[in-house]
Amino acid sequence: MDNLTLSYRARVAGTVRVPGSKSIANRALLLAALAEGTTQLDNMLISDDTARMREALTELGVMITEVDTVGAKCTSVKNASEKPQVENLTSLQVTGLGGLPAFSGALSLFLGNAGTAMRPLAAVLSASSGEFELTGEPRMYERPIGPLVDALKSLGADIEYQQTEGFPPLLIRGKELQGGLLRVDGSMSSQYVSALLMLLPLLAGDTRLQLVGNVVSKPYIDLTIAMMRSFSARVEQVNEREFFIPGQQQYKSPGVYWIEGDASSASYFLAAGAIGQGPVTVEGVGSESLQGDRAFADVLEAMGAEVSWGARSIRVAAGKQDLQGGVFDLNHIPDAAMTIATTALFASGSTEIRNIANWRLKETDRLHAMATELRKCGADVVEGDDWIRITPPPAGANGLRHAEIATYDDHRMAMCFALVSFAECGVTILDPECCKKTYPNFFADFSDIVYSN
Ligand SMILES: O=C(O)C1=C[C@@H](OP(=O)(O)O)[C@@H](O)[C@H](O)C1
Ligand SMILES: C=C(OP(=O)(O)O)C(=O)O
Repeated sequence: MDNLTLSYRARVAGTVRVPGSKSIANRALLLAALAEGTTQLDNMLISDDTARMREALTELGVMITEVDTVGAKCTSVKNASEKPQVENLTSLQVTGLGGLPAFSGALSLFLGNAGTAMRPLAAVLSASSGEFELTGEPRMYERPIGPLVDALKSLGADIEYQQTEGFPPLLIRGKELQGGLLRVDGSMSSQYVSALLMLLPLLAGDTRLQLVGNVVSKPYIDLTIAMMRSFSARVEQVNEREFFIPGQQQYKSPGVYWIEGDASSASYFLAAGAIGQGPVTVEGVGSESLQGDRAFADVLEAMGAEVSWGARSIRVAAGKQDLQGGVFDLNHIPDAAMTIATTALFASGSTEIRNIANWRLKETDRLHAMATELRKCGADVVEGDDWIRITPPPAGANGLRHAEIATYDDHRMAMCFALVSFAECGVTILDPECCKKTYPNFFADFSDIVYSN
């Protein structure tokens, strides 16, 4: 489908269960592959990013099969009485390697534009046996990986840039790495830190990992640590900038691992509840979520929406007054922050989103793309180096105009502009299928909830 026109919807109310988290799914696949024992991953996300990780692991000799989960139990959820009732659950069974991959010969792995596959696999394969070429889509070759490669090289890794210094594609000649004192610059992406953390327990020696620079997207590091612990690894956080990771560990399968609903995917529906009266309830993510993007709901609340929390659900409705703009530092929720940019079209006054420099390093230059497309809708937008300020037209959402939104092969550009359909002008999304990176069924789910008054 080349484009999709979403016509005006005045109101929305209903319930949606969001698919599994991309960040959790790709970590769980990798940890299960490295672990001793077989892991059943319940509520698996089926999307481009998880397909890339799954294919790569399969090529590396990991056995991954779909399992029949009729009657599957959500055993990894803490409170069994709140066990989610899930239909169409996809579960995978991963037979762990019980350590790092040992591959004889050379392998080329295509990782698309999945940062959560490229960065962790670059780390893990540097310490595995075999020769690995890591390739991807053209945009992946513009997304920096230098700080991670520098850190790995400081441990003795043999990694070559095949095209441009500091960027994929990479040629990795795997070799045994010892650990030691390791520094990594986390100012462009937290994924470098997460990638190293997941590798380090498997090295022969202990490692002291120090973070340098203004580390971005910190909740994703907490997520990594929580998940490593679920797979029985020991990680000590010495202070905000230092971790101690003992070597010679082994990940162990937790048996069944439940993949939470995706909190970034939840943001589109929660914002819809705030703009289109609501209430909208999102199931699959709640106060017990491991994902930092659950804090998106706090931003909606600060803008005036009514938010109520369950352990694994969030409900949002419009507040008594209109949504208000404001100034928000959203470094901790870079993905869901994009949804605030389009929510801003429905708020009074200006909304300024700060500390989002790394928007420029993701699926596209998101600061530039966002500013360009919001202007097409009639907003007044100022784009700074690491911030964006959005002011709706003087007549508010009534002053917005219909636009054909270019999506830049960026799933989140497509999904967050769906909210413009709460303005009378409606909206046309070009190449809506790019949402398959993390949420192939997004527009069908969005229409369902929009109709379910
Ligand atoms: O670790 C993760 O799962 C992610 C970390 C974030 O990236 P950065 O750390 O590069 O901001 C986020 O934007 C990405 O979608 C997923
Ligand atoms: C930045 C994102 O993806 P990636 O994991 O490829 O970095 C994203 O999903 O918004």
